[in-house]
Amino acid sequence: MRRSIATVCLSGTLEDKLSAAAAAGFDGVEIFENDLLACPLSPEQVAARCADLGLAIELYQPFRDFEAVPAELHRRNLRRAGHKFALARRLGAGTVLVCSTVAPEAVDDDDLAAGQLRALADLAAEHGLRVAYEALAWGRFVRTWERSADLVLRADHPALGLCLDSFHVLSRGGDLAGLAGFPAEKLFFLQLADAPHLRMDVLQWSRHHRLFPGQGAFDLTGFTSQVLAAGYPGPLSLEVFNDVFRQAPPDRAAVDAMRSLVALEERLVRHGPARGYATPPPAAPAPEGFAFVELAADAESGTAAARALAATGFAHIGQHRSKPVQLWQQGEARVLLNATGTAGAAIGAFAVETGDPERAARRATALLAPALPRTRGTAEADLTSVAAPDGTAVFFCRTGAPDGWLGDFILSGTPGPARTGITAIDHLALSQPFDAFDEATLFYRSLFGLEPEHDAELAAPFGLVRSRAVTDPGRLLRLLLDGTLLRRGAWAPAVPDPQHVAFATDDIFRTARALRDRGAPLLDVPANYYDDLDARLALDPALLAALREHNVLYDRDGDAEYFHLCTEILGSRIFFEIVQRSAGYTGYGTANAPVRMAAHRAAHSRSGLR
Ligand SMILES: O=C(O)c1ccc(O)c(O)c1
Ligand SMILES: [Mg+2]
Repeated sequence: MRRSIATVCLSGTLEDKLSAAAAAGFDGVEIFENDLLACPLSPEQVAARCADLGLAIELYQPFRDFEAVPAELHRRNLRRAGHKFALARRLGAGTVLVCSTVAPEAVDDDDLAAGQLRALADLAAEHGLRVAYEALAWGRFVRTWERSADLVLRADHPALGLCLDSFHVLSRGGDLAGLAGFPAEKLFFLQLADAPHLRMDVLQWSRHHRLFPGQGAFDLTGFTSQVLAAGYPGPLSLEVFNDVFRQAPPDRAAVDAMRSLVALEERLVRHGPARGYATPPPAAPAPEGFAFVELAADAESGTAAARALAATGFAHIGQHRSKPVQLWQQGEARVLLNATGTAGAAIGAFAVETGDPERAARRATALLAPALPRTRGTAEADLTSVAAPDGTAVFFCRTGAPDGWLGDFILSGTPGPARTGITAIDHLALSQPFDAFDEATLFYRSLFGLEPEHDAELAAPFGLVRSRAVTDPGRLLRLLLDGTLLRRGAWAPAVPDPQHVAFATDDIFRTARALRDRGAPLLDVPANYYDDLDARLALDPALLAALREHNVLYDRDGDAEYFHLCTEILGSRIFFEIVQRSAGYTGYGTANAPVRMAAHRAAHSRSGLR
């Protein structure tokens, strides 16, 4: 399949957009009228630039407000169309997109609309062009693909066909069940966009919140496979209007866009008979958990983190052969403490355990994950690492392998028995920069075959926060992504967007007691929180007293329970969480996050650190 992107998806001038699309590997573009109008190049020069870059101009768009108007206006519309058709020819675009009208002069008359569309198609044919007619979800009379298809059939002109746009169909809860009988030769164009479920005006939703496939809630796989099954032969073209992407660096957004198409095509191949797709990426090996998490810390935060690891019952069992990196372990939880971090402490890297790390790395490359230079990684074993959108390095590992990453460490001890009952890393919470949230969802989802769940929005002390987990079906790799709903203001919290590493225990109170005995810097939770728990959940008084005593946060989902407690912030940006899941609890206690954030703020103020 040819892969195309509308210039409206990307930031910059038309030249910037074309270069970015070509660099990301697109075969073609839809040129948006505004981008051309603002461009100093002539249409012929744009065509030449595209040819140099290996980009076909698949579509010129949009032509608006054409059909179903009084005769005098129709004549003026045809004149306007003639100008645009001449322009499309100079560009070498074979197809011009026409949106269903929103004009106040238009009337609800299908015969009139079809007749005028036929006249438009005649004019297009004179220019050697085709017209693709698209139902806008907010069109004056034509809002569904079925009605646009009906007009195309009524007009009955070989130069007039349909443009299907997943957003307009799926935002209205529509489906393509009726597409099967539609003549394939009239399927002119396919535009793809995903979106989150939102309850808002559909035009605003479309103009601000579209996403690349795999980043939102729509079933793009089902939608696209129906269009292909109906015989559509053209390109898969992304058309995403999104406030964040439109101000992101265009090269990066174009890579994000291409990743979405590669991942979509992979799902299409698995969904049905393959037709003309590029070879899909190697399948994702099932994640088996975290091989390690690496904290990058400066001297002060590193000391705080090392002290906290010791107090949490971790044993310092190894030292990297050539780098200032310590290996700490308890149970199957392995933490690397890397003293080369520049400021504060943060999750610098994590490693995903799989049975086939080489395949995982090849998959990441096929999905355009940027490879990191070897020297940035800690390991000397030949580990590939790639950069996640937030800058975190992601490694692919097999801990048990004889030539694996553990061989890079001089071991001075064994982890011994789990001193405080910690068994493994339960999850990592990676706070996302505002601009990286949707990109990160797709990145982690596509690389490891994860699915998003537990989307939440929280009223947190320093602003609204969104939170989303991505996890594999076996729930062995859990990542919690959180970020602000608006770009952060200048009133900054003492602790900006902390990340955390969550360790699993089978006995939260045993672990809590052991941590207290060892002097771990545990976070105090306000009494108000427990009073509210009592009011809401009528917990057994002994349980409530134990939660209160040990500053354990609590969540319940049916019979499933979640117990979690936190350390204070270690240095500047990171804290540890200890969690116990019972009866198959799958969440993250997200509702408790605002209480925890305020408690971190209070602890920070008390400790006199900024
Ligand atoms: O928002 C719009 O106006 C608009 C224009 C062209 C399209 O293809 C589309 O889906 C929306
Ligand atoms: Mg569209």
